[in-house]
Amino acid sequence: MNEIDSLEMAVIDRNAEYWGVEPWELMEEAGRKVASEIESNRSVTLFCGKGNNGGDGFVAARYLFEKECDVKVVLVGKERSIGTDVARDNWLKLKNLDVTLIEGPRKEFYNDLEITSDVVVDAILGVGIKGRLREPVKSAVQAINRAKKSRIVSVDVPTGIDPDTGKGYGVKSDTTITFHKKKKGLNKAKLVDIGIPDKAETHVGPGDLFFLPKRKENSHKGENGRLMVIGGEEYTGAPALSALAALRSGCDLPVIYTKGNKDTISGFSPNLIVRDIKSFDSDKIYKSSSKFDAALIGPGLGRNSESMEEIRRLIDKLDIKKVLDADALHACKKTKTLLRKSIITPHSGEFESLFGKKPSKQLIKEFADQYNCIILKKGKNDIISNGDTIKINESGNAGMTVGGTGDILAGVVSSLVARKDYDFRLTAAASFIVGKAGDQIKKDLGVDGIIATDLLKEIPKVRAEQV
Ligand SMILES: NC(=O)C1=CN([C@@H]2O[C@H](COP(=O)(O)OP(=O)(O)OC[C@H]3O[C@@H](n4cnc5c(N)ncnc54)[C@H](O)[C@@H]3O)[C@@H](O)[C@H]2O)[C@H](O)CC1
Ligand SMILES: [K+]
Repeated sequence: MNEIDSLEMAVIDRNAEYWGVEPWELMEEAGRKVASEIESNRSVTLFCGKGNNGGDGFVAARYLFEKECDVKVVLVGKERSIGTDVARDNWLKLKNLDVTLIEGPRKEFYNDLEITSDVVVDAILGVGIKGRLREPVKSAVQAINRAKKSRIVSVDVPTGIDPDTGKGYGVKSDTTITFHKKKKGLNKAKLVDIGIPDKAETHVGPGDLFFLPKRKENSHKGENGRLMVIGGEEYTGAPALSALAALRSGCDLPVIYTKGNKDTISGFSPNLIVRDIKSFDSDKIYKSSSKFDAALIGPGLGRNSESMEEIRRLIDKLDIKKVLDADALHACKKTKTLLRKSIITPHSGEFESLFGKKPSKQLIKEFADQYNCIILKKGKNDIISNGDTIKINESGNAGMTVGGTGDILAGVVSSLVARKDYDFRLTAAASFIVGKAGDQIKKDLGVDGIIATDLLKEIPKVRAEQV
């Protein structure tokens, strides 16, 4: 079972909510599972923090009260500092029960605290810990570690242990009840299911947008990704759509390189920078590439045999991160080693033509592994794989089969590569963004009559709305 870190947990939580499982349901199950680890009629002191780890503790206290335990809850802070609604709701439920509730905001309270209960529950900090322990949490942890006669049960992560490193001064638990997936640094842990739906991990959701790059506040032009868009020999609109989509996805310097159509393409929009080249395998492209972070090769390329040769040499020699789309994939048909370390975005027909087999989840994963690339196979549901993991994207709708949406998707994928990295989760996030943009348009226009350019303005809104 691979361990996961706090960001991954936050992604799963957000996606669980998106797929219909509310945070309060997860917390209720988390607390119930903790309580079920403790026998009835015992005396239990629960130390609860201000976040959702504390919320789990409040729920556990309620279930322990119902098991006729002698329950005392110590809030390591003040009631008004409880940081989330779902935790506060569970604190308020306790106030209606015959449970001793103590607020302990000051470290002095813990310095001479004698804990005599049979069991101590450590629900102070979980995966939300940031940095070294601050007071009064630190003194509370020391008080718990002095309770030698008590059985110490930690919730999710022993308070003080950083789940991303497994290190830190923390509670010396007898056991840790950890949720959904193991975290680093847990010895004597029991892994319990708290009802997170599989889709929270198998499908792309708004949580995956947590991986997106943040725009640097005081950044200069070009610091938020510089992208070469190479194509446009046959279809002039395609590279324009890709470059505009990259701009709408936060890349601030996409430059189109095309053969013979510079004026036509730059005429589409004042936002476009277009350079003319004599060959796709030209020194001009290689020299310029040192000023770019990534290249999208393929939009509107066509299949001119001389250009196909040039494109093969370009893919082989260009040493920046690459996204290959449309007829750039056709160029790689006979030499699939050219796909190595690239992101490719075929639709089903292009996949079959490239690999000689109809796409399936398993085959997408196998070919991504075999050719060491990331495959985003477009379809009713996009399927994304890096050869190790598969993610499915359900966002999007039938109105998006119109021409040009593939160029838009390639532009968003490429902008994230240019801005951040060649990354499986970012590729999946791009698929989710474009699909959600299409779903937003569908609300306004219905499925008939969506055109690719409609998507552009919706792209930045998806991130703003979903995260
Ligand atoms: N999907 C799940 O597994 C669920 C897990 N749940 C529980 O929620 C916590 C994570 O909750 P979160 O609110 O994000 O963070 P924490 O409660 O762990 O901590 C935040 C809290 O702690 C304070 N804090 C942070 N760092 C420090 C520090 N170094 N010193 C002192 N105080 C610190 C911060 O100010 C906040 O107040 C997870 O572990 C599970 O237990 C949910 O119940 C449901 C889903
Ligand atoms: K804890």
